[in-house]
Amino acid sequence: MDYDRYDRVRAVQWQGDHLRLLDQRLLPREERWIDCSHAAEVTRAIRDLVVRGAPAIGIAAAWGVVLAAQQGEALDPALAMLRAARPTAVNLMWALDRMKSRIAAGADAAALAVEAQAIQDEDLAANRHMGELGAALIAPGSGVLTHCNTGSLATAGFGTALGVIRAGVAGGRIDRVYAGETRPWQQGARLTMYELVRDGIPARLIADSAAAHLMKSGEVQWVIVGADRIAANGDTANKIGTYQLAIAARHHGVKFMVVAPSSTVDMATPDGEAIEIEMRDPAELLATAGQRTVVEGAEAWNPVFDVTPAGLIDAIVTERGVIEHPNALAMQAVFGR
Ligand SMILES: CSC[C@H]1O[C@H](OP(=O)(O)O)[C@H](O)[C@@H]1O
Repeated sequence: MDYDRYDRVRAVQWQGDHLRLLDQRLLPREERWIDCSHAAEVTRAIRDLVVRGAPAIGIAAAWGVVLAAQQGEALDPALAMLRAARPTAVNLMWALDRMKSRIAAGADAAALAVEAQAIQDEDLAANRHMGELGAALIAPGSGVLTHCNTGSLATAGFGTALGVIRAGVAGGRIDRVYAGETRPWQQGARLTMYELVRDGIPARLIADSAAAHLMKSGEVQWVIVGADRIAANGDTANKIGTYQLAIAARHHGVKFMVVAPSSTVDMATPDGEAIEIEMRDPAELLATAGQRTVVEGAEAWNPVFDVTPAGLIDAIVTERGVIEHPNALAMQAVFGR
């Protein structure tokens, strides 16, 4: 497939002595870049969602460790600080563990940069492979609904769920693309639509609350989402709202696909109950674009991920292959332990 035609955004760019991040808080209004020269700046960028998306925050954190080494900072506190930036996406911990084992083996800043680049390159390759694997599951002429942003902005490039959609459109399997706006941060409205429009892929935005009605209409045959952590039994944590999409999909006979690299699989977490769900500032719900929209004095509850039980998932696609009807045994066969 013509990757240059479909995938041109690179939100995480290593510049040799600093990390350049596309500020996703400002998209699509403005394309502003932020330069980070210290691990603390990368930590802040991850925590404040300058860079977001499970694989992308792992990659950024790996570069944060390189910066700490270049600056002669103590590496253990830098690793701990980066690790604490966000709790749910296991790619962050996975990338830092990879960097930690290189440090333990005596790697200097240059060797750590090689490892960070490998993490980034492997993610892009995994996404392209998953795109082909996932698209092959989709019958020609299908419609799909996706949630949040799982594209180039959320990864090293091409995307996970959005990668499958790119490959499915390019291969003539997907005729209709719908994206949920993904309240409250609006990753779907602001970021997924930005990527799809740049690619020239026709897509329609829906309000999150229109999803079940869309499924009932027969316009979509698959819901395709990414993941932040997949437990050993296949339970999957992803952006808040994913669980209700899976329930509605099962009710309407719409298939449900999770697409994520193996760095998102956490075989040390037995099931979804054990996944920590990030709680964010209620202000994200009470205001839009910095403008208070809810009456003063009102309170809000703002969990930003939920867990979809494995039983509601038809296929988990990783670069290691497709697991249909995931369960603990099937996961173990692919990922061991
Ligand atoms: C392929 S990215 C996975 C994941 O990251 C998103 O969360 P956030 O925007 O809060 O970092 C979302 O859950 C995506 O599905």
